[in-house]
Amino acid sequence: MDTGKLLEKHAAPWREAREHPFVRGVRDGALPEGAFEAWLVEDYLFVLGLLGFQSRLVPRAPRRDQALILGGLLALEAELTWFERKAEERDFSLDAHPHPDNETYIRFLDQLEREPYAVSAVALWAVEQAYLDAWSSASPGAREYREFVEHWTVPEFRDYVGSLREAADAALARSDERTAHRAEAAFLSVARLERDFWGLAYARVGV
Ligand SMILES: Cc1ncc(CO)c(N)n1
Repeated sequence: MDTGKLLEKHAAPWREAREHPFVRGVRDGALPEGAFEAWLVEDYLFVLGLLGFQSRLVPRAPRRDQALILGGLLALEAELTWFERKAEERDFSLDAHPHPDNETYIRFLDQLEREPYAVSAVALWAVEQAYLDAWSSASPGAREYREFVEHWTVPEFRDYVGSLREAADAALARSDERTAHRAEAAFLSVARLERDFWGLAYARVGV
């Protein structure tokens, strides 16, 4: 089992994680009023949760993956600052509680702490790959969202996702069958959670 096989075997749910009406709306500009901002608030809160999960992954990672995971953490922290700036520019508040579906996603990440490292490594890669794939498919994006599409498709992010994939593959190569099976289940969960996350854009705007 490797990441290529996961993408191949589960091509349909993986596609659903990126082919969401919200992503199409970012591409063509047809999003209901307030939907993009509502989604940004949820994503800000998700990144906070991801920061927690990823920070606790550092001591569990093999030595050679620690710098990668720490580098990703620094990028997440910078990302939070970026969200805060965008919220100021666009005049909306980030002071909110996560939607229950967002909480479910963060709880899913938190419970991975009880799984072998390989399962967490595959999940972390899938979280970021799904995001990169979706924003890439929205490219170049409608004018009002273009800076976001560009921000989430930069070469540095692509490289980071590629390195996470290598780390996941290396961990899978060292895994027994049971762990590989659990990693596959985690991959599928991420695909579904990512798909559902786009829907949070509509949760607060009443459409
Ligand atoms: C929902 C979601 N998935 C992945 C990422 C990548 O950090 C993000 N910011 N939000």
